[in-house]
Amino acid sequence: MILELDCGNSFIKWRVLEAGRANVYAEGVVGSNIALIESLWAVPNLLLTRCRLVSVRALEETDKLVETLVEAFGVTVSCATSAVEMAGVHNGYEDFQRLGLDRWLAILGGYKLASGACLVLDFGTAATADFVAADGQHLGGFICPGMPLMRNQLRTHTHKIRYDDAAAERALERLSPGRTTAEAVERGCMLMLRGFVLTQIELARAYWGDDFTVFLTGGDADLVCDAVPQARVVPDLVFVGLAMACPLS
Ligand SMILES: Nc1ncnc2c1ncn2[C@@H]1O[C@H](COP(=O)(O)OP(=O)(O)OP(=O)(O)O)[C@@H](O)[C@H]1O
Ligand SMILES: CC(C)(CO)[C@@H](O)C(=O)NCCC(=O)O
Ligand SMILES: [K+]
Repeated sequence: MILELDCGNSFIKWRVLEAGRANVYAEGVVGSNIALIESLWAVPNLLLTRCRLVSVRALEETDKLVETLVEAFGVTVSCATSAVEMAGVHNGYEDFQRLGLDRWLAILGGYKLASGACLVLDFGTAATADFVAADGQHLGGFICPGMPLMRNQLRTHTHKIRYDDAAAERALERLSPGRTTAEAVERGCMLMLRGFVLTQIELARAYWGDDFTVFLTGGDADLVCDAVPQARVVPDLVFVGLAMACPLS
């Protein structure tokens, strides 16, 4: 079995694949290395042979996770690294190593699935947009705070913005002007995200007309998918790219 890990800034997304099979044997989202190991121990008949991983965390933190996995499961771990070019995609950053690896993998996955120009939108801790032209040239992208950061900044930097998770969830059932603090903040942040999305799509249109595919991924993709009916929601887009960047020999 193969363990795949996407280590974001807030959460680790993991899944286990059976060698040679397409279906997912087990999967989850955890908040720490310890929680990851515990979740994996709870998977029935787990027999890991290989592991591939992408991380946007600090090197020391990633190294520690790799060490923990080697100790707990005796697996070989292969980590995705930056590249100037891969699978027909050319990294558009001035310094290719500065482009977040999760973005790079999502771009590789998107370009493969689209077989043409694509706009990749990822909604996690940060919200990101990346543009890949039909010839595989990555034009660059945009980064802004995602839903968790926007809402936490408001909570942290004001005295009177306070509400619980249940109120936050209820608030997003509609998008009319908020009549409670929870509604006003949650809906306001949601509209910021949607505005971000619509602006990216306008830009993609200016470049490519109607000839491009929009991909939505990341834990908060559901928050914006209504705003872009033409988009393909691909929750595992980073994993698609991960398999391309770390093929198992
Ligand atoms: N099962 C889940 N566990 C935790 N968060 C989830 C889950 N499902 C959806 N989410 C949402 O996903 C968001 C986090 O997104 P995601 O996991 O893609 O990114 P991240 O790891 O926090 O950050 P990034 O990958 O951008 O560095 C949270 O705001 C949360 O609302
Ligand atoms: C933008 C995030 C945080 C999104 O997860 C990640 O891709 C990252 O840390 N990127 C490095 C900075 C950059 O991509 O320019
Ligand atoms: K991500």
